[in-house]
Parts: sequence; C-alpha cells; structure tokens
Amino acid sequence: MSMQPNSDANDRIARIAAHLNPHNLNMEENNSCSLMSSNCRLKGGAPGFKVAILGAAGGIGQPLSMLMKINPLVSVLHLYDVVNTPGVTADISHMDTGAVVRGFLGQKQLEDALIGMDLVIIPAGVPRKPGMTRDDLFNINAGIVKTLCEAIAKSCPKAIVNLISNPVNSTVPIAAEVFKRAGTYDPSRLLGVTMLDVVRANTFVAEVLGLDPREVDVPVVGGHAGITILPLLSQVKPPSSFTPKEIEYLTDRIQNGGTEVVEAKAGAGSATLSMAYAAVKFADACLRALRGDAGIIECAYVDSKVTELPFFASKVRLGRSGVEEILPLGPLNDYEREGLEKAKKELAVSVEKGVSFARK
Ligand SMILES: NC(=O)c1ccc[n+]([C@@H]2O[C@H](COP(=O)([O-])OP(=O)(O)OC[C@H]3O[C@@H](n4cnc5c(N)ncnc54)[C@H](O)[C@@H]3O)[C@@H](O)[C@H]2O)c1
Ligand SMILES: O=C(O)C[C@H](O)C(=O)O
Repeated sequence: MSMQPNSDANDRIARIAAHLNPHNLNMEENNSCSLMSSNCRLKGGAPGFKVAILGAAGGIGQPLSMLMKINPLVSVLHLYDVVNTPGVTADISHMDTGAVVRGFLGQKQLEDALIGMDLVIIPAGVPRKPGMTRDDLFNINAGIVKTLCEAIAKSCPKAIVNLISNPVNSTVPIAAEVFKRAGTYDPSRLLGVTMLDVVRANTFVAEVLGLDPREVDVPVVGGHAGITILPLLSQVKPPSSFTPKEIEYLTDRIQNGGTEVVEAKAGAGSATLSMAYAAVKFADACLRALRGDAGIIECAYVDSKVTELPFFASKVRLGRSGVEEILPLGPLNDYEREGLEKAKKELAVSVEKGVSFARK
C-alpha cells in the first residue's frame, strides 16, 4: 500500500477546508476559498451546464434549487438571493449529486454569481396574496427584474434566461428592453416560463378524461395571467372531445389555477412546489436542447410573430441557441378564437406597460 506524500495530504486538507467555508459562499473578495477555484474532486469534473438561480432562497427558489442539484445535466449551480443564501447553499451542497453548489448573497455578488452561466432561472420577486392580480406585483417586481437583467447583460449575455417572476406578461418585455439597451438582446434566449399552465392543464384534463396526466399534452398559448392563459383543448393529445360544460370548466380552472393556490394558501404566498416542478421540467428541456437533443417542443412566452403582438406564448422548438422555431397556433375552434381576441387585448396592455417602464 503506498502512502500519500505529505504535500498531497496537505492539499486534501486544504480542499476540505475550502468546503468548510461557511455555507460555500463566494469568498473571492478575500481570496480565500471557493468550491470552483479549489482543486477539489467535486470541481464540476462531470461535463454539464452552469446554471444560476436568482431568488434561490424563496418559496420557489428553494425546491427549484434542490431539484436542479439533482439534475445530471447540471455541473455547477449558483444560488443567488438578497437574503438567506448561506443556509440554503449549505443545506443543498450536502446532497451527494454531481453539481457543485455556490452561494451568492446580496447585490454586490450578483455579477459574480452570473459569470459563465449557460442558463439563468429567475424566480425573484414578491408573490400574490388573496385579492391581488399578478399585475399588482408590477411595481415591486419590475424593478427587481430590471436590475437582475442588467447584471445578466454584463456577466453572461449569451445565457438562456428562464423568467418566472410575475407579471410574466410584462417582465419578459422589461427584460427584452434591458437587453436591447445593453446591446445583448437575442430573442431566442429569453423565455417567459408558462410551463405551470401546461402542467395544470395536463393534470385537470387528465382528471376529466380519466387518464394518467403523463399521457396528456395540452398546448396553452397567449400569456400567463387570467384570460391571457388560453388552453387549446381542441388540440389535446391524445385526441379527445369535450362537452361545452367540460370546456367551460377546464378553461376556467386552468386560467384560475394560480388564484386557486393563492386562496388556499390564504396569505402565505402563491404556487411554489408545483412551480418548482414546472420550472425544472422547463429548464431541463432547455438544457437538453443546449446539449443538442432534437425535437424538444415546449410552450413559452417569447418574442414572437405568431400574432401581431410582440410577445406571445405558444409552442416553440428549442435547440442549441434557445428558441429555434416558433410553431404556428394551428387550427382554432370558435371558442378558442374568441378567447384569443380577449387574451390579445389584455396582453397588449401588459406588454406596453413593461416596455414603457423599461424605457423610462
Ligand atoms: N411564472 C409562473 O408560472 C409563476 C408561478 C408561481 C410564482 N411566480 C412568481 O414567482 C415569484 C416568486 O415567487 P415565490 O413564491 O418564490 O416568492 P418568495 O417571496 O417566496 O421568494 C422570492 C425570493 O426572491 C427574493 N428576492 C427579492 N428581491 C430580490 C432581488 N432583488 N434579487 C434576488 N432575489 C430577490 C426574495 O428574497 C425571496 O427569497 C413571484 O413573482 C411569483 O408571482 C410565477
Ligand atoms: O398565481 C400566481 O400569482 C402565481 C403564479 O403565476 C401561478 O400561476 O401560480
């Protein structure tokens, strides 16, 4: 049996000390330790993508961070928030999965958190309480999203951005304006996350049809608020027909799924666990597409020419550079066409509100 030379043993202890850096926080400023710069074996040895979560200590952020730590496509996971990242990072970093986790706390560390990222997921911002609309969050969340996107433009302008913060119908246009102003805007890399609407639609439709939700695929187009959420029940897979009563029930339940959770939580926030699940499902699709997998199609709220509006949610084909194709809406029935006109009216106002905020 050969003995480790002393210098190797010292190296190993230094590496362990690096891990004991309280909470695996970024310590670059005092040049001490960081999981990335230490030579530890965890150092993202496995090939994979670098992912940052902004708002990682929140109701969505925490389960999302946990689920991304499990994702085998992720080699480096950066957790950023303005509070509580030390605890969340320490906790998640003990999971025996491949991704290396680092925490970043407060705005001074924001740009460092983003350097070199392939994918940035943003669930930062305040959630609704009963009686509020998503648009009531605009005044606080618009500024948060603007600040975060300015840092993305500086530190990782080529990253794919998955934007969750509400009101998505306005925050995505805000992000686009910020990137345009910075000269980094690539419409194919900015995606508003509407996956929770699809997840809910699949669940509720499966209940009505008596199917396993995993076998059901419901396209949901438009946007992510009330009547802008437009499920295309005529295009459900497997092909299915519904009575007018079922269509009314399903459309209403899918459009108001978020409110159902907000009311059930009675002041303690909005959907977090189902959202974390949906965010990971969507992020995983983006990462598989970045890896080069073919045929990845998901619904997302993107810069679009599918309608006369500048942003619209519909099925998109994802590839190595983000959105590679925006699929047409397909044939709509009268009920859906009527819903589309109502959705577009409200969406136009929300888009304009975001654009004018960002241009101020
Ligand atoms: N797109 C969707 O389908 C969907 C679904 C659910 C919730 N949401 C939205 O996601 C957002 C977050 O919801 P939540 O339940 O996690 O809220 P939360 O309050 O539990 O968590 C939000 C986190 O954001 C952090 N934060 C605040 N300002 C920040 C900043 N400037 N930089 C970084 N982090 C900051 C907070 O510290 C907190 O940890 C809300 O706007 C909510 O409406 C969207
Ligand atoms: O409803 C909310 O405010 C949160 C989210 O947009 C949702 O759909 O659950």
